[in-house]
Formats: sequence, structure tokens, C-alpha cells
Amino acid sequence: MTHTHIAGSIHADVAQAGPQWLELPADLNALDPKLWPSGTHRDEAGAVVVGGASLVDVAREYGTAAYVIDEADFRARAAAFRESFKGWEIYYAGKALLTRTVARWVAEEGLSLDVTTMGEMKVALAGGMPAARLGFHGNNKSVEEIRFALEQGVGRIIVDSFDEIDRIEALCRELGVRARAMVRVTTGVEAHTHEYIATAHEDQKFGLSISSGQALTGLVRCHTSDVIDLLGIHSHIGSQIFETAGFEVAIRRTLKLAHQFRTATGAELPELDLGGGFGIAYVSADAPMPTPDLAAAFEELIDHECLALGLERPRLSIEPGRAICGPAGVAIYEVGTVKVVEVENNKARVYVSVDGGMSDNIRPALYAAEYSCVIANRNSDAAPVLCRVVGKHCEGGDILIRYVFLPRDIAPGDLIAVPASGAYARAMASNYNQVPRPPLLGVRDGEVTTMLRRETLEDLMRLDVGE
Ligand SMILES: Cc1ncc(COP(=O)(O)O)c(C=O)c1O
Ligand SMILES: N[C@@H](CCCC[NH3+])C(=O)O
Repeated sequence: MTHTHIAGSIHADVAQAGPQWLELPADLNALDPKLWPSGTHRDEAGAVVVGGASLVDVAREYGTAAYVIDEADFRARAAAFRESFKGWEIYYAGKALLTRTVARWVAEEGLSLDVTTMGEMKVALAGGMPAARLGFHGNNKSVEEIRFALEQGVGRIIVDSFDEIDRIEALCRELGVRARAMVRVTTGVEAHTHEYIATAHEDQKFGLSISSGQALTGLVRCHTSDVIDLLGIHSHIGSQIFETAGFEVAIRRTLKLAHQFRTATGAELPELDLGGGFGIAYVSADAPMPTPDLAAAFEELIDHECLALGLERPRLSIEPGRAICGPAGVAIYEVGTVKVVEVENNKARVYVSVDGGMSDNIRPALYAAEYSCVIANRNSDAAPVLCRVVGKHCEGGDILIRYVFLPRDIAPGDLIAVPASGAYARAMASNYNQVPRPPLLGVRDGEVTTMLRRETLEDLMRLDVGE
């Protein structure tokens, strides 16, 4: 048998069995609305259009690999949280994607912002987000970071350890200021997600554990501190979660802890933050919960538990990141090679190489995350073939999309677009293999603006100051 790719069409007996969840799309040109920014469509020539901008034009002008983010879609998702979780404070989790422009959109949509480092604080402030609307996270905040946060007057510091409480108290005394604090607790919830992004089981680095008693001790320490104003409890159980069960356990356990705190001190805790983690669709088989349904489920349980425990309903907040920026982003790559590789039982696998990979999206390599993609520059009537989309890096694990059906005539020079790429892709990008990081382009009503310009080799060489 010959396994070849001749004149733009794959002639081989190709392995067609993907995982169970992988559906064979009825139309390979179709754009599943669940995966793409709202309004994404193809123009008459077949080019994918996001936020009114043709990805063919974007690629021509800005090159590939590139990330686009649809401003209207981002804002609509932020607004959906604001409107569904009425009266709650919504902290957009900046770690998912943060630039000055993103911080401005978040501020304009009336959301607050969760930041984790000096860098994120600086970008947020530069984007016009008031310090009072920042929540400062992190399990190992440096003295410089805490000092800066206190000097700027950040809205709240989410305390993660006893060492940090010592540091905050010392800095408050030195600066003559008070700190507003939440205590991050470990609820012991085993969230249904990848091990590396579950954060509430006992054996991990974040928070003070409820079951060991450390959480209550931390709360009482902050409450009795002469320089800390204790706001309440913070819980974040993990990321890319579809089921509400884990959140429900976290709500029960944090409110029970608030009750224990009242018994111990006689004081009510005014706030409760339930963190982020709301899953999005990366492939058509994913079924995230609509934001209003999520809000209704949370509201009902919190009211029920507060009533049962005789607690005042606290002020509530959440920290969605991925659910706001993830579906608004699309990655664009150009296909460089199409290789048909013999695998087993005389079958072949089609490897489609693109001009990016694990340096701009580490998620598949790090969490075995699944994605999908389409040819973005044209329609095709060719039959489907199961492909593996890989990057250009020197790693066998540099796989962007492990299984996806693409048209058999996929060929070098085609563009592919990967939906649901707004969160934790460009934000986690590296320079592995000395590859400059791709640009982040805002699209709105057909206008394209550069939010992060493409990194250049000169940028990289500037850091290399050795002889
Ligand atoms: C404390 C905290 N809040 C919020 C988030 C945002 O999570 P997501 O992007 O899954 O909503 C994270 C990341 O998982 C986090 O660590
Ligand atoms: N970076 C992770 C999520 C963890 C985020 C922050 N706590 C992801 O890409 O899924």
C-alpha cells in the first residue's frame, strides 16, 4: 500500500477510529456555534470571519501563528455573568488572558479583576482597572508584591498561608495601612477535571485546609489581627469543570466553616467567594452549563444552607476566567506539511504540521486538553480524514489536536483556525525553541487592532546579554 499525499489529496488507508466522543461532522465546513465566537461565519469565498474580520486577511496582514479575540463576544460573556449573578461581584480571572485592553473591557463591563502577580497588577492598573476592584491571589506572594498591593490599596488580598499573614501584618505596620483579606480554604472537594487543574483536594499547594482545622485558625488569626479587616472565605475548586456537584460540596463546607467561625468568635463573615472554574466547550461533545442555570443553582443552594445554619446571606463573588475569554478567542495557523505515517494494521495516520504549537498553546501537552479546528481559508467538498495537528517544536508530544476530521484535500498553505483558544493559550505561551510569541489581535465590527504585537527575534536577542 502506498501512503502518500499527492497533489493535494491524501491517498491512503487512513486510521479512522478516533475516541468515542469524536463526532464525524456532517459538514466539515460548518462552524459549530457552541465553539466559535458568536456571529462567526464564512464569507462567499469560504474564509472564516470572526468579529467581522476575515481570518485570511488577518493572516495576510499579521502573519501566522496569530490569536484573535472577538471583543463583542468577550463583553457579552462578561455581561452574561454580571446579569445572571445579580448582586454578586464578578472578578474576571486575569491569569486566563490579560492585556491592558482586556483590563479596560473588564472595567467597562463593571467587573472586578483577579490578579496573581506584580505583573498582572501592573497590567490591570495600566488598563484603568481601579486598585479597589482588584483581588490579589497567590500561594507565594513576595514582600514586594504585598507592599505594592497595600500601597495601591487593592480591594482584597486572598491569604494563602500563615507565613503570608505574618508578612501582611508586618507590612501594614511598616506602611501604616490596613489590609482587607479573604482566607483561601481547601474544601477537600475532588473536582472532576484534570489532576493538574483541580485545586481543592487536600494534597496540593493552595489554601488552608478545613478538615485539619487550619482554615478556622487562619480566619481567627485574621479576625483578631489589629491591622487586618477580615472579609470572609475564599474557595476555588479547580478549572474546566462541567458539573455543579463539586461547587455544591464547596458551598456546604464553606458555609459550615462560616458557622464554626461565628460559634468561635461571635462574628459573622460578610463575604464568600466561590472562585472560578466554569467549563467551556472545546469540542462539539462538550456540554457546559449555561451561565443563568449555574447562577440559579448556586443561589438556591446558598439560600438553603444559610437558612439551615441560621447565617446571614454573605456578599457573594466568583472569579470566572476561561468562561469569559476562552470562547472569544481563535488561533490561526498555516499548514506547512502534510505527512501520511504508517501506524498499525497497515493503516496510516495523517500528521498536519502548523507554524506554532506547544510554545503558544501548552494545554494539550500539559493537560491532554482536546481542541478542534477547521480549514479557515476555503470551503472543501473533499471527504473527511482523521488527522493529528502538530506543532513545529522538537518534541513528539507537541500535539495541538490529537484527533480531528479535516477534508482529505488539506494541503500546505491552507490556514487552520482553532476555536475556544482565548484562555490559557497565549497567556501561557513560552519561547521554547526560540520561537517568538504570536500576536493577540482584537477584532470588532471588522476592525483589527493589535493588543499584543508579535514578538520578534530582536526581542529575544535583546535578553541574551552573554558573551
Ligand atoms: C483562584 C482562582 N480563581 C479563578 C480562577 C479562574 O479559573 P477559570 O479560568 O477556570 O474560571 C483560577 C484558575 O483556575 C484560580 O486559581
Ligand atoms: N491553566 C489551566 C487552568 C488553571 C488556571 C489557573 N488556576 C488551563 O489551561 O486549563
